[in-house]
Amino acid sequence: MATTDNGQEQENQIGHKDLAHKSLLQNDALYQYILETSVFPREHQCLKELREMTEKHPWNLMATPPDEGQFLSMLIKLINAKNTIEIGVYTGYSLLSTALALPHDGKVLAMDVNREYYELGLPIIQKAGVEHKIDFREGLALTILDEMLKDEKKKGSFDFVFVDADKNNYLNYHKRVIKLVKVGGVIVYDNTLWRGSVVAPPDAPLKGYIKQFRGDIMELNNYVANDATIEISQIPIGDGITMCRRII
Ligand SMILES: C[S@@+](CC[C@H](N)C(=O)[O-])C[C@H]1O[C@@H](n2cnc3c(N)ncnc32)[C@H](O)[C@@H]1O
Repeated sequence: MATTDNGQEQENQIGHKDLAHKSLLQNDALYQYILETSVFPREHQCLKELREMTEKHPWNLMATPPDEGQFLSMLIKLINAKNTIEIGVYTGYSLLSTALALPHDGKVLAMDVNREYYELGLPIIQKAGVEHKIDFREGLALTILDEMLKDEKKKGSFDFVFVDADKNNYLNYHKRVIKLVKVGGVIVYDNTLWRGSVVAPPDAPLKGYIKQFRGDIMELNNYVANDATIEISQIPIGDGITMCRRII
């Protein structure tokens, strides 16, 4: 959506069908064009099914948008990722995008505090034939990551990490996943432009949840901008993503 010193009003003006809220682009027709010329013609039938199922779910706002899913899939293939982590699964759109992009013997360790969400999408993941690549763990991601870090063999063993869970823990996630990803591996943080609110004036009339986590997102952005162990690229796809490549 457009960034917003009059947040609510601008959000209401953006009318891109069901997917308007998934993009920072200010021109709905352009977003539709990207979807129709690039994403939808190549979207796997099971991803389409999962997306359409999720669009009917009350929390569909949480799902990764299809153009971002396509980007993640391309990135995973470009870096030849095999061993990956996902933090924040929901019904599994980014998870299925990842699992489809991985080689047959690739693995994604997927964690979410709520297994019920994952189980909504699971029959479609099974239909896609990629369930064997997924190791789903129910629980608090920080606890699971801390447990993993006790095992020296896990450190530096992952090629790719996608972080898309509780925003107030993004920096805590970074401090852990940076040890799990190998040198040359990539961490992607979702929502790093946080509906454009990162540049909103302090008195902007932001929605409650936007206001609540804006500081956490900005804290992560500032931290990764100055973290000498990584190089970064921030990309205005979806709600903004930041790619971090570990260099040390
Ligand atoms: C934005 S959604 C993830 C969307 C998902 N990547 C997709 O493509 O649909 C965030 C998810 O994080 C989960 N979550 C929130 N806090 C968490 C925590 N502390 N540990 C693990 N998962 C958490 C929520 O249950 C929710 O399913």
